[in-house]
Amino acid sequence: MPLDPLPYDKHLTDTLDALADRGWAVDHTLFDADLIAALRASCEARWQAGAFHAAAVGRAVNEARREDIRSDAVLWLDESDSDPAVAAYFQRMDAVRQAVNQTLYLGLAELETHFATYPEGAFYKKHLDRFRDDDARTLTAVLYLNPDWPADAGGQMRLYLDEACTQHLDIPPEAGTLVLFLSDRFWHEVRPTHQPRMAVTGWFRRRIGPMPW
Ligand SMILES: O=C(O)CCC(=O)C(=O)O
Ligand SMILES: [Fe+2]
Repeated sequence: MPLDPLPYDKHLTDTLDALADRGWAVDHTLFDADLIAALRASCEARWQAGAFHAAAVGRAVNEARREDIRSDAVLWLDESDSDPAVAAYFQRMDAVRQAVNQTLYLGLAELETHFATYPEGAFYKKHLDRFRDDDARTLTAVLYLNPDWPADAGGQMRLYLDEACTQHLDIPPEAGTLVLFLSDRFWHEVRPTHQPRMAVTGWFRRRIGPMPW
């Protein structure tokens, strides 16, 4: 698949402005339909091959399977993936990382990412993405792979817009929608889905550790 250069147009500028102003943004233009379809095919093939495992909450010694909290299945990805669609995903996201660093100075260094599949009935209860014992996750980036998501299919991301969670936005997991938000600030959840739902979920991590001087 040819890799188009990142469409660094007015819309990305709007996305960066929104992130700077309010800490979250929803973008519909960074990932074109062909790339989304290829990512979905890759995700589906690996699901059929049984490559996913039940998702956990927490990390390291605090990692646990909690089906009362989340019931999705995940498959971690890395940049050396042989699928050109996955390689293109990492390339696009790296362009986002650089653009965000240039405008917001977040010092994003790397991306950790997985495919996520929510079977019918699955959900992920309200949470923050930053771990108690690891504050490197800085910007969450969720890209949806579901064409023609019906309005009554559930599965929306509910993004709480204030710390007290008095206001929220429900975002349908429609193919090509990319949701970006600051990982330590925005509570969110996945509403129970009434049909299988697929996403590529990524977290940009900042460099942690002593300063080099
Ligand atoms: O798939 C989504 O909409 C969000 C997933 C999520 O919140 C997570 O994996 O931490
Ligand atoms: Fe999350």
